[in-house]
Amino acid sequence: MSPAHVPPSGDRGDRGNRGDRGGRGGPGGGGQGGPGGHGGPGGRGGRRGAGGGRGDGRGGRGAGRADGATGRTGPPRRPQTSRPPVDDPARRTVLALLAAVRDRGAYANLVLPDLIADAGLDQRDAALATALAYGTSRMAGQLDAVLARCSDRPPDELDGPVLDALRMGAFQLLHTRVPPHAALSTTVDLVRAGARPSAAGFVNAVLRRVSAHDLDAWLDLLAPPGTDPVERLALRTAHPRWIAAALGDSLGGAAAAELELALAADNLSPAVHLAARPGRVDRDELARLAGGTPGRWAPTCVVLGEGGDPGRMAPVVDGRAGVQDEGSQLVALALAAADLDGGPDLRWLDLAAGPGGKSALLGAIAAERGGRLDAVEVAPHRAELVRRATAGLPVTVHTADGRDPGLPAAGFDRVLLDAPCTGLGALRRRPEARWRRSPADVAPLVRLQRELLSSAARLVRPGGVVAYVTCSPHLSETEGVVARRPAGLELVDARPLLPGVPDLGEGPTVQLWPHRHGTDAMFLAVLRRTG
Ligand SMILES: C[S@@+](CC[C@H](N)C(=O)[O-])C[C@H]1O[C@@H](n2cnc3c(N)ncnc32)[C@H](O)[C@@H]1O
Repeated sequence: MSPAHVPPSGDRGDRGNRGDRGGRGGPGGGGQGGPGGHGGPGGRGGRRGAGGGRGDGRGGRGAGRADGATGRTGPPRRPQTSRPPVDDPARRTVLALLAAVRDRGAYANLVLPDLIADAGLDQRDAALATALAYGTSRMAGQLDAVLARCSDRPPDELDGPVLDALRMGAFQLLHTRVPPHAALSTTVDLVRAGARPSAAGFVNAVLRRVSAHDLDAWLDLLAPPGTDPVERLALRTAHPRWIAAALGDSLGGAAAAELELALAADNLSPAVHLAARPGRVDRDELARLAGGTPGRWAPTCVVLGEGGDPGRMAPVVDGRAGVQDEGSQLVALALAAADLDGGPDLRWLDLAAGPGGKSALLGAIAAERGGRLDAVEVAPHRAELVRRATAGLPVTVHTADGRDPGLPAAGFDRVLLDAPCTGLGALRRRPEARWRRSPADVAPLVRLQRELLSSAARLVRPGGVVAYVTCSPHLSETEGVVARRPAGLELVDARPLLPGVPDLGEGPTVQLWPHRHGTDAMFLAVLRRTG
């Protein structure tokens, strides 16, 4: 059993909502089919009693000593097989997860459930592993800033497994109530028993330095009063500065306190939301079946309580409902509710559909109205997820580039463009994502968004509507794209299309926020073709 079990940050594990914007393709709408989940947390046998070691600082060389313990090279002093396994399956699982994220570009929320299952963790250890894995991944940049002050080697020059162990140890020291001696000794023992045993002394020495201050003291040291306020907030909430600045810009110069709330919301795991598909299950019936409660805003939304695996719930398995953030439901419902300027209302289009959460919701509504939906997705495996998510609905899936999908010009009454984007509005779902993205990602995505919007403008008929949606509040991807929209698209006030939802700003576009609405930070612009 782990020596201390104190989940730090309200993580409740990954019970869903990965489906809408990434997930493995379960019944809730699938996802990106990220890297496979078998990194191997190490052997299951060979347990040797509780605690797993002394962690008493033995062998601790100076933190700055540039010997084999710290460097990228240098063979282990003893063969790895001579080390007894450490009985700490939760933390071994965390290290396996961090290695998979670092080495293979894995998504933590997709890989961790398999690692937990492979390790055979009981509920308590699974909760500990989830809290440490997600917390360490989210806080990585902040932890690195502290570690850099405790070692003469910059974090990015350390061996990957050594850095993983240091981050996991530092996270426990600074963000949890795990007793410092346990945080330190468990980490050092795992290093000693792992692929870099010679690094154990170095890790011990660095973590001892980390433990010299609590988090607030470190933050004051790293960003003393007088430091640029965005920089301070970014460090305090563990975000790259450019992301903190982008969210601040989108909040329109709101008070720093609101930016702090927005950033802090990225560090909390979201509640799981289900979408009741109209015509298939009533929202109250779904709430009863799932043991949830009605959502706050969307008439289709059910919020799940703690416990349970939504992917195994009968209404999700049989397609009556899907796992889908309430914000995603709201923007899809807004498109369905927008007024057309005359003409028919039977041919709907989703121009960037994978993994299919919104296609399924729109397909169900179109079916109720006697219409149908075409869904376009460029990535074949994601197109397959759309087919699965929309099975039984009047939806035709096309594996094609939305910029030129080979569909009739002016052939659609309603078009959804839920554009590929940086995903800065869904950082709470992807613990490591904020550290993977870079400002250089924005311009190519904006180019693609504009090209897709031009295509949407060609495909919608005069009098028809386009919903331009992103799961990013970055102004270049939202207002910037809308401001340079193709001629012939007029902006419609989107706010009345989200009845009852407060704090939607000045319009005509809508920006949702986790800290205001409890949804992902979805952006919506509704555009009508005029001629
Ligand atoms: C934000 S996701 C859509 C999420 C989806 N609406 C849902 O609710 O499940 C954007 C999708 O666009 C796809 N995509 C990227 N470039 C595309 C293109 N040129 N044409 C069509 N789809 C594209 C991506 O593969 C991704 O699946």
